[in-house]
Amino acid sequence: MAMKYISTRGNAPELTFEDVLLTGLASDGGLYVPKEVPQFTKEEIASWRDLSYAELAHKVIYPFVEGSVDSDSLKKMIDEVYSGFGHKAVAPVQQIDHNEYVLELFHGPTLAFKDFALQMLGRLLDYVLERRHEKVVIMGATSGDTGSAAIEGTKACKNVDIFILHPHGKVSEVQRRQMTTVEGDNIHNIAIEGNFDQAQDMVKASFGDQAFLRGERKLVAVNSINWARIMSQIVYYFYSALNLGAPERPVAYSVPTGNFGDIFAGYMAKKMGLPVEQLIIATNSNDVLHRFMSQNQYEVRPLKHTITPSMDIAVSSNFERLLFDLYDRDGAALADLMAKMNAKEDIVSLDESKLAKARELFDSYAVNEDVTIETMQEVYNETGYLLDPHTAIGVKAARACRRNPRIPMITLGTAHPVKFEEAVQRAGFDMPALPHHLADLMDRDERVSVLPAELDKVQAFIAENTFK
Ligand SMILES: Cc1ncc(COP(=O)(O)O)c(C=O)c1O
Ligand SMILES: N[C@@H](CCOP(=O)(O)O)C(=O)O
Repeated sequence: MAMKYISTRGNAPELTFEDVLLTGLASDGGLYVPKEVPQFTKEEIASWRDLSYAELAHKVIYPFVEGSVDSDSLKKMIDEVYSGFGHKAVAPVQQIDHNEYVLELFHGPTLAFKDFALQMLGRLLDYVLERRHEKVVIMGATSGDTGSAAIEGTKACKNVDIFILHPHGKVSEVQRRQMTTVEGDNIHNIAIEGNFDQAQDMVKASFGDQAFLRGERKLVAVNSINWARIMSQIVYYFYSALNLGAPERPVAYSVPTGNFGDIFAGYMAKKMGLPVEQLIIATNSNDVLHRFMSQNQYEVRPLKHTITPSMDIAVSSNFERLLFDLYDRDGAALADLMAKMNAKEDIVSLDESKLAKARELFDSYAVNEDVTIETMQEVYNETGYLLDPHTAIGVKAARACRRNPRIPMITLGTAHPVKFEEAVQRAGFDMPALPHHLADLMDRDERVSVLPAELDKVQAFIAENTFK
């Protein structure tokens, strides 16, 4: 049966996967979610224990794309994507203590978890756009990792021009170079004189009004507002849980969180039947979600620039998808709530019963820079294993919030430390070597345009380069 998608704000057309892939934000400003969540029984999940990552990915992803992508084509894409990862297990689990693990999600081409979904997204776009004889414009905002993974995932797509906005001077040098050194006339890097939230706001505003593309091109999202991102990220929860004894044994996850996409994928895995007992929202000092979960006060504060730049996000887009469920999928009620939250003027609180529902599964914890560094040092001294600073935030939060030490606690290892020189050096370690395919990254030529954080200027740049 073809999967249908609905908007969290209840006032946009229902779409198929193919249209959701190409739509980004819903026309009512909401985010698309599956109308019905695919469910797997315990027996079904147990029967997947010996599957390879690619085989498992097919089981988990197919229900979401059914009706838009045929099973054999999906298999081909999945095989191609995950055979290109630098570890045969694709997402290996590394033990760091008794019942405590790091799920390594950095063996893809750009060394962060984004590759899992963005490599797939590039193939899915090619498949759909070839069939429709359409060209699109991709517009994405990055705090460092989405940008390079999106460029790497779509650079070979024939029908795509890609524009990535990153905050000027606020991503690491490796992250910047991973974006700005990729060759291709269809690749455009924009360094905006502002922060990630301004970039994300410009992307969202552009989905709302695409007149700058003169009705000739559709705008496509590579950020996790695009359901295709979340869908592929669900797989590694199943993979790691099965590796550690699920479905007979429950599991818990700690997730370094910014835009709430990765942890939302874990929440989806639970809804689909995986026995996830606890999900920890681990944040840096940009801790709006931690303050909200612990005090029931949603208040957006000015963004802080930290040694975990990828998590320097004040407004977490995907939190809306969780709120939609907490509001029993009442789109109109959610639209009212989002209007208040997005006004960023007052502190917004939820009805305590709704927050209590979230707290049954979620805990939260915020980690400052000093503690991030200490955790990198602590884990290295205990095990000889060097964490990237984002993952260190996850490990610290896991250790602080764990509910049941008998349940395996898995922290998502969201990036490789080689991307974050400042943190690695502050922690007193030598930089690891860049992998072979990036060995000359620091010598490659860069291409980037610096623009003010002004929507009309950014849109004019995109139009000029799309229609030149
Ligand atoms: C290394 C790293 N860790 C954690 C996150 C946060 O993930 P999410 O935005 O899905 O919450 C990001 C960016 O998204 C990231 O790049
Ligand atoms: N941390 C991200 C920010 C964008 O998040 P996304 O998952 O919604 O793309 C980044 O590194 O760019």
